[in-house]
Amino acid sequence: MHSSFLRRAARKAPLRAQLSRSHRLANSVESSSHRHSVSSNSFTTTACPSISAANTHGPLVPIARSFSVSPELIEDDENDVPFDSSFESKAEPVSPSKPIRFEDLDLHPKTLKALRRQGLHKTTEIQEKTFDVIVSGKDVVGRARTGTGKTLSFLLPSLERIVRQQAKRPLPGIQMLVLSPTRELAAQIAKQAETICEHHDASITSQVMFGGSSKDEDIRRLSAKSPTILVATPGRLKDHLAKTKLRGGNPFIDTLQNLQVLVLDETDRLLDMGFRQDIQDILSCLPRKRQTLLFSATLPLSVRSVIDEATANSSNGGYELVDCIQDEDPASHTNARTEQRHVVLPAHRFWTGSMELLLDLMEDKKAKIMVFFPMTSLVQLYSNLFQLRFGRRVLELHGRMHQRERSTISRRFRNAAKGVLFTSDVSARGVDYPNVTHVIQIGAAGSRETYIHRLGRTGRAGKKGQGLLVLPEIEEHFLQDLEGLVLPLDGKLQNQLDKVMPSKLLMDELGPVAQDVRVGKDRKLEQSIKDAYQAMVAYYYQRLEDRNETVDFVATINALAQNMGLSELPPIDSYRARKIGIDDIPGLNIRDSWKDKDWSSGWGEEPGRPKKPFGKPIGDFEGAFDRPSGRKQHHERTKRIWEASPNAGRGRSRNRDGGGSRSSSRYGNDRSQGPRAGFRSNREESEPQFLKLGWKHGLADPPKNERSNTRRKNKAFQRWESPGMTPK
Ligand SMILES: Nc1ncnc2c1ncn2[C@@H]1O[C@H](COP(=O)(O)OP(=O)(O)OP(=O)(O)O)[C@@H](O)[C@H]1O
Repeated sequence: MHSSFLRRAARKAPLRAQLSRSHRLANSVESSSHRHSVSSNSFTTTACPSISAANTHGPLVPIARSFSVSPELIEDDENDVPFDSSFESKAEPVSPSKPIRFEDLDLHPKTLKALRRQGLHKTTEIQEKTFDVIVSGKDVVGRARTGTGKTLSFLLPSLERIVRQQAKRPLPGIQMLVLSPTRELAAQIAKQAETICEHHDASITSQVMFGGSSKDEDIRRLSAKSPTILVATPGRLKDHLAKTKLRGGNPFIDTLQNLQVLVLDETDRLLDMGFRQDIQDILSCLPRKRQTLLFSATLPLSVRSVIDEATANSSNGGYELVDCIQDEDPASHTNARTEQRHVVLPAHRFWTGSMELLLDLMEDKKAKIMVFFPMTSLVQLYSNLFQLRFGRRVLELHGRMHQRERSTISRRFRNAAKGVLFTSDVSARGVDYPNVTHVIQIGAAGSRETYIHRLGRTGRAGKKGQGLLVLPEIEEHFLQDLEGLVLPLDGKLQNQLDKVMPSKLLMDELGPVAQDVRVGKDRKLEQSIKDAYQAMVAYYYQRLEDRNETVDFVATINALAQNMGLSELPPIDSYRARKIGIDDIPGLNIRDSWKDKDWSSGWGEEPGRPKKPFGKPIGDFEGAFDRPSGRKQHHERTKRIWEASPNAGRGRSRNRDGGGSRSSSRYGNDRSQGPRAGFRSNREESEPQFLKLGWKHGLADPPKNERSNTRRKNKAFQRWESPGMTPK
């Protein structure tokens, strides 16, 4: 049961209702008719020519070090590179279809000039296929592989439409609104918009706004002049729509009443449960007579049916589907020039194996590597370890960092010719770091789509790339989700990782670290290990339960504590373990935390710790299922998700008192529509919600000391980059 959320948005109009008294255009917009009218069967389809699916790669060279970079991928200049300058004429045609010259498109000379200055001369397939349709004003759903220029494919024709409209009859206010699921992507799209507008006169401008940046600054800029193109993340835009009044007292919402084009970039992400409500609310504030453009590299069936329902009854002839990917040819879903491989790590080798592999890769000083981890606490743990203990140059980027620092790190990695970025799924979609040579995924991605988007950070704009999926044995089943992709086992690397003993390189690095942790000399790392351990127990339990897998995941996670020198398994409070449903799982250190405390003082403090007034104990699973203030909200949301879920009524029965029933849920594989999908409320990352409640799990901001720790590490990276400095 897919809700026709766009229609409902129009009916419900919650934000508009909130603002109706102050909004002078409300009535006229409310009364205008919905423009979509055609059902899915009547879509016009512009099929793109078939893309070669053949695996063009030669025999695989299988050890980590042989995961080397071809010289053409490396740029010499490590200094600041202006955005996109790396593409110039070096970029090979992105698609096998015949590219046409931008000059042959009906583009404004000033836009052409900007393209030439960026070194862009010919269209990619998606750009060529969408240009005329978008200029004609039709709604378009566009799908093309990652890194094939979808951003320009909606920016160029939309700008052209706007420029023509302004020449005929100038309209005040925002003409084009682009929504993006992540901050970095929003900034990147805005930068690209700015670049192609730079030679137009001053009346054509762009602005970006996203969470974590100053709202006052947004308002100051909006008040000074309404931008022609506004790029925003849904949360920040919704905030402004609900509350913001510009200088002179005009509500911000008024500036959108002449909107001509709405773009949902990464459509499937924006339409999944984590964002759906925000998008619904935003749509209810926009004029219905507008053009809507939906773009992504992945459009799972569930999302397509949402779009179909939403566009039923359109009066605009429905939308045109421009599809550069063939469903029947799964290999066309990823970049043909990106070589993909996988290895499976045995339980006892997950940690040492993944560390060994990363250390080995970092020996290649020319590589530009992105490493994805399934959760933020692992990004932090591996960054701590590699940066502070192994002395490797690593950048760290995830949702628990301050926005300013996120932007700095993102800029640094964009401009670097080589380097390593450890990141969570905040970097999985859309972000365009030039010349990334390797994408390493440690652990399974949340879905097939996320795998494809992560992989798509390499092999962009016609370049080559390499992808390696490092799966713990307990997640081997994820390969079924990737069926059809050319993803062979890397035999030689697998042999190396199958060895019982870690490599000498790792032993030399890890030995002293484990010793320090054992004798309590590195408390920070110890805490980081405990955080990661506890987060992973919850993560794997939930993930495997969702898939109805009865794999023993405990040995894999316990190996972390063992390998890293902890003297005992990190304790998990029994109350919380019961809430999560892991209290009956053997092999975990489930403890009644109240028994560990020293009650003699009456405050229940741990022995040797400073006495503090007794409060609710803060444990590692704090908030996972039992935050008092969030509990009601949680139940209501679960109920809502249930009702909206196609699987409602089937399955999930957690026995909260007697522990979870691991075999009880049957959600199917499509997490974007199942009940768990709704748990992705920290919208930028696709980690499940149970990891996000409480700061440790990503919902709230981290405490200050955690932030400064990240800042310190990234500063250290900066120092190392300065000439004359060498890592300790
Ligand atoms: N016609 C072109 N010729 C050469 N390079 C291009 C062209 N169009 C875009 N590019 C470059 O290709 C890179 C990838 O473009 P873009 O980020 O728009 O890809 P995308 O398809 O949106 O990828 P994703 O699905 O990951 O978001 C950008 O750096 C962009 O400048």
